[in-house]
Amino acid sequence: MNPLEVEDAVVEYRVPGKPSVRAVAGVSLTVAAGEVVGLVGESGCGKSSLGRAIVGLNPLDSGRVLIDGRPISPLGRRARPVADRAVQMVFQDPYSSLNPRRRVGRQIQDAIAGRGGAARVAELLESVGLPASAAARFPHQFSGGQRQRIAIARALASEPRVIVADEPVSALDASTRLQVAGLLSETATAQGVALLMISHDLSGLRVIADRIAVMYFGRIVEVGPTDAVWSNPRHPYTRALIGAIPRLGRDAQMPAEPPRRETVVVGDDDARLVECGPGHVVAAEALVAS
Ligand SMILES: Nc1ncnc2c1ncn2[C@@H]1O[C@H](COP(=O)(O)OP(=O)(O)OP(=O)(O)O)[C@@H](O)[C@H]1O
Repeated sequence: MNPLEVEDAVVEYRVPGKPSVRAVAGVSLTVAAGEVVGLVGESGCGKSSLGRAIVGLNPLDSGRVLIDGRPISPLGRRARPVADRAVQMVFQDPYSSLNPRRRVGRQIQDAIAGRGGAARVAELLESVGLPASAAARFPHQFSGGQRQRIAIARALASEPRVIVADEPVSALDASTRLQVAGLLSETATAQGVALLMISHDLSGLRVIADRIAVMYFGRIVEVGPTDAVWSNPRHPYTRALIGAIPRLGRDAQMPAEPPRRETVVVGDDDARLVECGPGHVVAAEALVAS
């Protein structure tokens, strides 16, 4: 049994007076203990909706999310006290997810599974590269990267089985990004936590993920070991994503390739037109809609 098993998950948003949006259109995915799976895809493809459904923040319209074999209830309420500790989310903006008026140590203490005093808080802070003295300070007294380390320490405090990290480093400056992403993935691996890392940045995920799942219009169109997906992408959309990553060095001085258009099959009854060129991928109109 894997700590995280998602079976045919569907998430829809209903806005009065508008057609409903099927943000997650039947996704199945597993993450093993100590495994890092990168979920990649362009803005609006449904990554956050899936991540929020996994932690119980979005109700599922159908399908199941199992944390250590226990289903998260679609309404999220009755299963929450159990699920809350076993699955944690790290958000893009640590400033908004931390309480600005509460000392860092207290916030970590609140999240600790079972009994844990100052020594456990210090251990957690040290595990994310911060001194024990950080416990006495407030979130605004830290840099963005340090705040994200605090958010990671707080997520680890409940000894979760699963962590969903939604763009956890994209708000950080480039020099800190890799450090914090590396810290998160190394800690998860060392502690046997299943980590689902959501990002639009495939090249960043390449460095830390064991497997990559590519999401497109609410579906996972390709999943496989990172090296295989990177070096031998099977799905045209994955190829478009990789092709859009700007290359450094000699290639950077070469004239830009003109954008090209490709048809990408999303499901049995759906295909889209994608425009891709160096540095961008744009999904265009539905060609065949059900
Ligand atoms: N609360 C909501 N109400 C209505 N529609 C929503 C809501 N949240 C998301 N959506 C829509 O669902 C789709 C998927 O959004 P989602 O935020 O999950 O994508 P994403 O891949 O995480 O994008 P990003 O990388 O920009 O965060 C989009 O079409 C979005 O507009």
